[in-house]
Amino acid sequence: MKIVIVGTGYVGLVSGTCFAEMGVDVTCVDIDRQKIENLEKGIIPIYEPGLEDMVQRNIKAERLHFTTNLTSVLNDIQVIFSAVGTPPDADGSADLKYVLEVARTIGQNMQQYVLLVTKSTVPVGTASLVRQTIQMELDKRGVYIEFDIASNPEFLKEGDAIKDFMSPDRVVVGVESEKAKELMTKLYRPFLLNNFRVIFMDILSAEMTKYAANAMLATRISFMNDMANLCERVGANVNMVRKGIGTDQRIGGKFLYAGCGYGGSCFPKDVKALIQTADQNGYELRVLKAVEEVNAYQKQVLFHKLEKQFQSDLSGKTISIWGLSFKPNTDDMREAPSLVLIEKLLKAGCKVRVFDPVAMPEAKKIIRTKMAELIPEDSFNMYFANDIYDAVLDSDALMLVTEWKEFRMPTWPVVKKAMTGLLILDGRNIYDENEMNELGFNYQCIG
Ligand SMILES: NC(=O)c1ccc[n+]([C@@H]2O[C@H](COP(=O)([O-])OP(=O)(O)OC[C@H]3O[C@@H](n4cnc5c(N)ncnc54)[C@H](O)[C@@H]3O)[C@@H](O)[C@H]2O)c1
Ligand SMILES: O=c1ccn([C@@H]2O[C@H](COP(=O)(O)OP(=O)(O)O[C@H]3O[C@H](CO)[C@@H](O)[C@H](O)[C@H]3O)[C@@H](O)[C@H]2O)c(=O)[nH]1
Repeated sequence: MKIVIVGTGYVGLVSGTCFAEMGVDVTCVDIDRQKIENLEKGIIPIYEPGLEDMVQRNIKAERLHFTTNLTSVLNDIQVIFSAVGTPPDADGSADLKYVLEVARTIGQNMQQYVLLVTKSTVPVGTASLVRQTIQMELDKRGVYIEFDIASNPEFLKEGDAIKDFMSPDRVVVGVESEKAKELMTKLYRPFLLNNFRVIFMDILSAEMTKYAANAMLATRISFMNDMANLCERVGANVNMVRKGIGTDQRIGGKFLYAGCGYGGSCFPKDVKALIQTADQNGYELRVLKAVEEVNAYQKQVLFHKLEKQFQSDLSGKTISIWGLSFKPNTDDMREAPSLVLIEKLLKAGCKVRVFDPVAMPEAKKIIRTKMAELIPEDSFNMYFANDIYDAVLDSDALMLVTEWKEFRMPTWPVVKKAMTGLLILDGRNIYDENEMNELGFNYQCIG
């Protein structure tokens, strides 16, 4: 079977490569010429464990191809996946210009039946816009060509993308014709050996399912962060509370980790977009508004702890940060809690020393652009360190913001010797409080 995937970002590249791994002949299309030229050589634009090897293997097997020209491959296939970006508009709603551009190109150039499957996260009702856009282009051409649309939202997580795509808990597919259902069944059949279900439903419900899933997960995190902040005030331990409630099967143990807030390209954007969808439909999503509010507060919690420790006198203090990406195993810096902290520290007059095992180049680019006015050229207030020990040199406090594996068991005596102060703020609750106290640190975590 041959398919086309339009948009070769996290979702498009992972989906395309995984389908190719299962024997499907896949052509990935992107408008970014540089990206496609690199991919043709097997160089991938993102950090995602295991992906580069798999891309190279499937290029070699001639099952994975790349092009910038959608029209050139349009009439050789029946199924097109659209996995282009849906970034937030100024008001938080999803910008559909890339999604509709793909539909337009298809309508303008298709010569035979196609099934257009939207994999991007799109607001409920988008499929009708996609259908109308294709139909309008066909009408302009004065031709009748049958086509179908479907919704197949993606639930993969960055850093675990291949495993999540190959063995998901479920695949959700919204269809409105038997033919579309048959094509999607055929395409996902090889994956079913990995023991999951394809859940077919109507398109509106499929679109809504994606937002509801992310909203529920974000809600769990904000709920636990709220609980953690209360635990601190009453003397309880949120890790114990997490274990205590997570063993109730109705609650479940996943996504209950308190920390310094959720980031990434999905939760913040999708929670905002769902709130907008509700507003546009005359309904207020009060729970989700609170989820956002709690998360904005939580991204600053480590800073508040620092202020409290130094009686708000932070000017001239050297503060180290371990971990910059929004979560481990990715170089993605979008909405990363580290960015909020760095900006607050620089504004308070601190010297900031940071280290991340993978995200340093991406972080440097963003920090130097977004915070340029806070980092004058002749100042030394922002230092991108070479390793974890270099990062803590002469520092008054260390903040652990992203729980990369290499931060889990540092040689603490070396850290202690390098630091001037003893304050360790653990934003992901990965260290043992007793051990840290025995080592002589002033250790504080979340909740
Ligand atoms: N990143 C994730 O973990 C994740 C997971 C699930 C769902 N999603 C959703 O999937 C969608 C894609 O996300 P992403 O992170 O892969 O985005 P991305 O920004 O990494 O990639 C999108 C790609 O689409 C390309 N593109 C834009 N317009 C195009 C066009 N007309 N023709 C061809 N290519 C075009 C861009 O050049 C870019 O390479 C979004 O809706 C996102 O919300 C993302
Ligand atoms: O218990 C937890 C779990 C996660 N996080 C934070 O939540 C954010 C998002 O983490 P994660 O969900 O693992 O990463 P994403 O790659 O953003 O994946 C989410 O967003 C994707 C895009 O929509 C969806 O496909 C995935 O199912 C959904 O988990 C990160 O900042 C994490 O640190 C917590 O604070 N506590």
